[in-house]
Amino acid sequence: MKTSSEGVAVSRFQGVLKTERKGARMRSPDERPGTFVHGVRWRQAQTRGGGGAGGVSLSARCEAQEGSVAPSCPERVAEWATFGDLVATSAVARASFDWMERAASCSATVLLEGETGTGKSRAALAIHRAGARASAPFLVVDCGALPANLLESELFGHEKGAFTGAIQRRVGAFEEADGGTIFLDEIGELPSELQPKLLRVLENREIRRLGSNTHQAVNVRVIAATHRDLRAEVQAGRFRADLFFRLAVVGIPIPSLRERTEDVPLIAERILAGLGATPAQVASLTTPDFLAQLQRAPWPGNVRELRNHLERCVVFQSALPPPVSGTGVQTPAPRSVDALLTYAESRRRALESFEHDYVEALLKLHGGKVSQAAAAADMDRVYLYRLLRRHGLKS
Ligand SMILES: Nc1ncnc2c1ncn2[C@@H]1O[C@H](COP(=O)(O)OP(=O)(O)OP(=O)(O)O)[C@@H](O)[C@H]1O
Repeated sequence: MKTSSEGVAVSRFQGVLKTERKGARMRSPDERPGTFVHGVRWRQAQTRGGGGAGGVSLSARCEAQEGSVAPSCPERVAEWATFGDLVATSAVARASFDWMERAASCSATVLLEGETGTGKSRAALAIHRAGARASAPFLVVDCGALPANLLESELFGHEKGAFTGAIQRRVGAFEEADGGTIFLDEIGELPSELQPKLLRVLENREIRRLGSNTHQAVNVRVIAATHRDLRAEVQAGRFRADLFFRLAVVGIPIPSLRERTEDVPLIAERILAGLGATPAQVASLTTPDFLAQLQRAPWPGNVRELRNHLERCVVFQSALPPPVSGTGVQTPAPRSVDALLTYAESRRRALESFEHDYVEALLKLHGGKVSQAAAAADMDRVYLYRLLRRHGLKS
C-alpha cells in the first residue's frame, strides 16, 4: 500500500488487508515484512505526529472515484463492535469493520472477499448505508446467476430490438443505481466476455446499453464480492488482472466463523432475536454449554449455516447438537498437497477439486434433481448448473 500525507495519487492496488486472529495484517504486493501499529501489523506504515511508542498513527487513503482524494484517517482496530447490523468482539472482525467504516467515507471501489455465508452481502449494504449515498439506491446483481447476454442487459440495459425478445427498452442496474451503489455479488463468476466491458465502465464511468451506439455517464459506487481467490483466478487466466486491480482498490477480507469463534455467542444472540425466539428459547439456546458446542463446530457455511441451525433449534424447541461436519457434507479426507507448487496454484487446485466433489455428491444426494439440490444447498440454481457444466457433470 502506498500512503501519503501529501494528497498525491496512490497506486490502484494498494495492498491486501488480511485479518488474523490477533488483528489485521496489511500485505503489500511485494510481501515485505511489516510493522505493528496498535496491535495491527502493517507491511508498510507511515507514522505521523512524531511517531514513537503509543503515539503512532498510520495514514491511509482510498482512491476516490470522482477525482478527489479521500481524507486520510487513523488506522487502528475499531473500538466499536458493530458496523451496520454486523456485530463482533474479535479483533479480526473489528479490523474488517474498521476498513468498512473507512470505505463508507469515500466512493472507492470495494472488493469483499470471504467464504460463502460470511456476511459479504450484509457488509456491502452496511457500507452503503454508512456512506453519503445512503439515501440513493442500492442494487444487487448476482454475476453468477445469469448467462452472459442476460447479465449484460441486466447490468447495462438494452434498446428495443437489441436482440430477439427485446420488445422494449430496458434500463440496466448501473443506470438504475445512479447516485447510489451497485453490489456485484459473485464477481468471480463474471463471464470472460463481460470482463472488459465492466472494466471500461469502471474506468470511464459510462455505460452503453446493448443495441445503442451512445455512451451515458453514470455516477455509481461499486462494491463487489467473491468467495473465490481472485488472485488465483487471475493467475489461472480466468479473471482479467486489470479488472481485478480496478475492483480491489479497497480489498476487505471477511473472516470465516472459524477464525472468530469468540464472536459466535454474540452473533447467535443477534440471530435468535431476528428469528423472534421467545425469552425461554433464547435462555435455553445461550447456555454456556450450548454456546461452547456452537463455538467448536466447524461451520463451513459460516454465519448462514449457524443461522440455519439456530432456526432448526427454534422450530424444534430444542438445543440440537451442531453438525460435526457442517452442512452434512463429510469432512474431506486430508488431501495430498504438492509443496513444489505455488500456494495460489495449490489452493486453486484444492478448491477446484472440492467444488467438483461437492456438486457431484450434492446431485447424487438429490437424485439428479438440480432445482432440489440447489435449494437444499442454498445455492442459486443457475449457478449450480454452471458449476455442473464447468466440472463436466452435466452437458
Ligand atoms: N452478523 C450477522 N448476524 C446475523 N446474521 C448474519 C450475519 N452475517 C450474515 N448473516 C446471515 O447469514 C446469511 C449469509 O449472509 P450473506 O448473504 O451476507 O453472506 P455472503 O457472504 O454474502 O454469502 P454468499 O457468499 O453465499 O453470497 C444471511 O442469512 C444473513 O442473514
